[in-house]
Amino acid sequence: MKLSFSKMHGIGNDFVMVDCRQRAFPLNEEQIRAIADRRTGVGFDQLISIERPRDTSCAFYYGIWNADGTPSGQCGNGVRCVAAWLHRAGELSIGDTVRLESPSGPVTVRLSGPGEVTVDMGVPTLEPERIPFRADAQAERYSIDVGGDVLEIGAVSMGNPHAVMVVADLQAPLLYRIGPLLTSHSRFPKGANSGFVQPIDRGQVRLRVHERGSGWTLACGTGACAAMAVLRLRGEVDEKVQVTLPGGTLTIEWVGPGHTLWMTGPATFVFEGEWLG
Ligand SMILES: N[C@H](CCC[C@H](N)C(=O)O)C(=O)O
Repeated sequence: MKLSFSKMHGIGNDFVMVDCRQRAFPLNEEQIRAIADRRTGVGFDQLISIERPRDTSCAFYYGIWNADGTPSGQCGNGVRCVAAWLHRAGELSIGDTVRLESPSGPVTVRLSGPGEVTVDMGVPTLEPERIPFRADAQAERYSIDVGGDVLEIGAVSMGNPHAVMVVADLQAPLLYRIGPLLTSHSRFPKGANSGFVQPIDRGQVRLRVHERGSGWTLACGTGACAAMAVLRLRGEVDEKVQVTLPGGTLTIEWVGPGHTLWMTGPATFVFEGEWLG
């Protein structure tokens, strides 16, 4: 099959973007996995389709699939790339604000430059998908047994599930073992994106994320939002935070509960291609 696509990335979180404005999404799970292969395919952390909206209050819909072929509800770096892609396709002008429909509902996107996008990511939900919280447990401080270690995590949904652990040293080898275990932990029947965040000061943090369906990535936008929500609820950061991931930095702004959370960062084109698989 021939499939035209754009390769993009948002601070190193890389995407294959597929134009489905005029046709149904053409790929099955096996084909998605084949395109994701970094040796025999194109390689991506997420594949994103751009489609007509189901919700007519939104301009476009975007679908999200991980490298293992599983779907996701939200993708922070991906939605910035959707906005930049729409600009290139002549659908969006610089300075425009537009509502886009994700699998988990609408988000509002502002294109401030050709590769600079701000997104209202909505209100973080502190009761993520099917996490069996005790009634008295606080979502930002939740104890969980991971391979014999009892860890304190925050559990947040940004439209997709996140487990966030606040750490003193982001380089600690233990984190590399915990990441995959937390992602596939039985407390998360649908899996979780596992974030490890090290506060630097009240306006700067460092973050690494082991993603459900894609493994360790260079950046995770919703992971940055989830980390912000947890740290802010714990009173450890101010309203505006620079979140530095291995691939670059995002600005995250959140007043607190009841408010929507804002993310700003770049979106970059890499190449246009044609899949012949
Ligand atoms: N990298 C994405 C998140 C992908 C989430 C996906 N791995 C999931 O299964 O939820 C981001 O920038 O937000």
